[in-house]
Amino acid sequence: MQIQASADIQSSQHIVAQVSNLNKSFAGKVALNNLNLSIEANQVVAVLGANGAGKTTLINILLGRLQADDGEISVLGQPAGSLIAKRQTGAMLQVANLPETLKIKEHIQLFQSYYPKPMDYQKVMDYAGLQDLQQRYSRKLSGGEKQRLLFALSICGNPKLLFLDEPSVGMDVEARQGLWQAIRDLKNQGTAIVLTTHYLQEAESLADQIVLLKNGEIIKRGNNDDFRASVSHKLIRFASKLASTHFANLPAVAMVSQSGKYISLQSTNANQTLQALLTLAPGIEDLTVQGAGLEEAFLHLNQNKQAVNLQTAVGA
Ligand SMILES: Nc1ncnc2c1ncn2[C@@H]1O[C@H](COP(=O)(O)OP(=O)(O)OP(=O)(O)O)[C@@H](O)[C@H]1O
Repeated sequence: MQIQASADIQSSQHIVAQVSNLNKSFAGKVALNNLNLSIEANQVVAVLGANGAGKTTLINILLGRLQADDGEISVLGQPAGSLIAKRQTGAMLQVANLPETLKIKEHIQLFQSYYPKPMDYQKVMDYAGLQDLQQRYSRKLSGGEKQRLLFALSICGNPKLLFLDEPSVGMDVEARQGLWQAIRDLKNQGTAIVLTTHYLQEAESLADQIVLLKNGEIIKRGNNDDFRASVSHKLIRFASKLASTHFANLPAVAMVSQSGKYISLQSTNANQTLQALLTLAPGIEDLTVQGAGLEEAFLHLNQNKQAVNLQTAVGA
């Protein structure tokens, strides 16, 4: 994601929304600190971060639901929250109350009526996987079905800019795959999508650009490969009858964790670790070695407490 100066933004066809030098505090506690971000058409931007990092605050400011303390904000060339911006924006938020007396079909048709150029009804149904539930009252929906309805409502207006705040929470595997396909299709048709998720495989699978927030600041931005490259560790996994503590002192092992009979070692030098491992425990099974993924990069960059705890526990 490129930070661009104002003159560039005016001339760019691709910038859909942008914030510059954005600050927001709540009662003196900083939620966003001098944030700069451009959101482009045909892209999924994943905004990641631990609880309280500032993701929802950023989305709420871009939607005009919250006032920034200072900074410049442009959404579709308009102030955030303006009618013109709202008509071209869709949002699926974590907190949403729906009238329970309406059927799914009625919800969709009502939302379509709010927009000048709504998305075709059948297309909304297909994207959200709601064909079989059109006559169902929203009060009778399961958690995952309600998520699908909220997704449907977020795309009713044919948005140029779509915010998805943890969209797949509660969805089963099939519904999640359907959601991911819909997100890819919308992106390919030009929609700019801002996605927040704690499910890193979702970001890994969908995002063109990833922005990692910590304490309201962007501590890293780039694509999947950029994030993976920030961790030089390799992951060594195997099954063993020995407890994880036996492996903590192998050379180049930075972290050890255990799940049932499976042990995972993060190694800064896989060759060294493997040689010592095979000498120490020749009876290990199901050995795999792989590069670090987005999850390891996230933990590494965030100095995640869980990772520190694991390391401490094993080293103790
Ligand atoms: N209305 C509010 N009043 C006071 N503090 C707030 C308010 N909204 C957010 N905060 C604080 O601002 C910081 C950022 O919160 P935010 O909800 O943006 O984080 P988040 O990254 O979305 O977290 P999560 O992953 O838990 O949803 C947190 O410290 C939070 O406690």
